[in-house]
Amino acid sequence: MANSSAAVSVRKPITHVVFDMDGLLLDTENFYTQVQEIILARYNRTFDWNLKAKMMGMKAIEAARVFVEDTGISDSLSAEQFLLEREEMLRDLFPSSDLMPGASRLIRHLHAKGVPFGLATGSHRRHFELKTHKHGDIFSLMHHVVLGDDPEVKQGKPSPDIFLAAAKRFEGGPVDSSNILVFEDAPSGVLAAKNAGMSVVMVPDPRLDKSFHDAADQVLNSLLDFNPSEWGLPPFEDNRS
Ligand SMILES: O=P(O)(O)OC[C@H](O)CO
Ligand SMILES: [Mg+2]
Repeated sequence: MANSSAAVSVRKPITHVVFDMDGLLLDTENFYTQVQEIILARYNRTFDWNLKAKMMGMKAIEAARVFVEDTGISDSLSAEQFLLEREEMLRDLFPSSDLMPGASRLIRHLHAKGVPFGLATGSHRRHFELKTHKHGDIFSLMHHVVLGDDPEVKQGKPSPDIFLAAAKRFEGGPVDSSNILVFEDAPSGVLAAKNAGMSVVMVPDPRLDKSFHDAADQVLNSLLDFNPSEWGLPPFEDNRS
């Protein structure tokens, strides 16, 4: 059950961290929303947060299938056609992706303290490169990156595949899941991390229905509110928390 503070007494110590990317480190979820609203408007339909909650965090083709099925447009637009239609718009938007508040501070802090961390994103390689174009300084600090089109990721989130692959690739891995803390924004991502046996801090968009918070171990409004000490990680040395 989600809590504003972590019940550290029953937890194994956190030694490793895995970050989600879209909507957690990078403010890219709004780009997807914008483009999907434009496409649905052509079919006189509107995009809503129930559908958004299902799609976010998934691999592109899996999210595309949900999109055309749930909106009832699959007879007019296949999942593959939908991906082609949105691609040009996304390609123009992704290079302007900004970091979410607190992302740089937390990553630089963990790096400075020698806490190993990696990335597990449903994004495929081409989109990853476009989105992180401006942020090489931050993403180069990741010990490793597992992408949605990685051969080991047979199924996207909420399958645990991507987080189990991330656990394997740390130095001396696999790291025991109970020692890994995941940061996620999406319902499917939180479930994937729990399915992998990991602890999860969720930083959801405020428009997401609060019922999705329940699966996370901790829910924060912003990465700026994260208190490493609650998880046995080295504390920040600035005054922000
Ligand atoms: O949230 P991520 O980083 O797993 O990305 C997944 C999709 O590409 C966007 O929802
Ligand atoms: Mg995400």
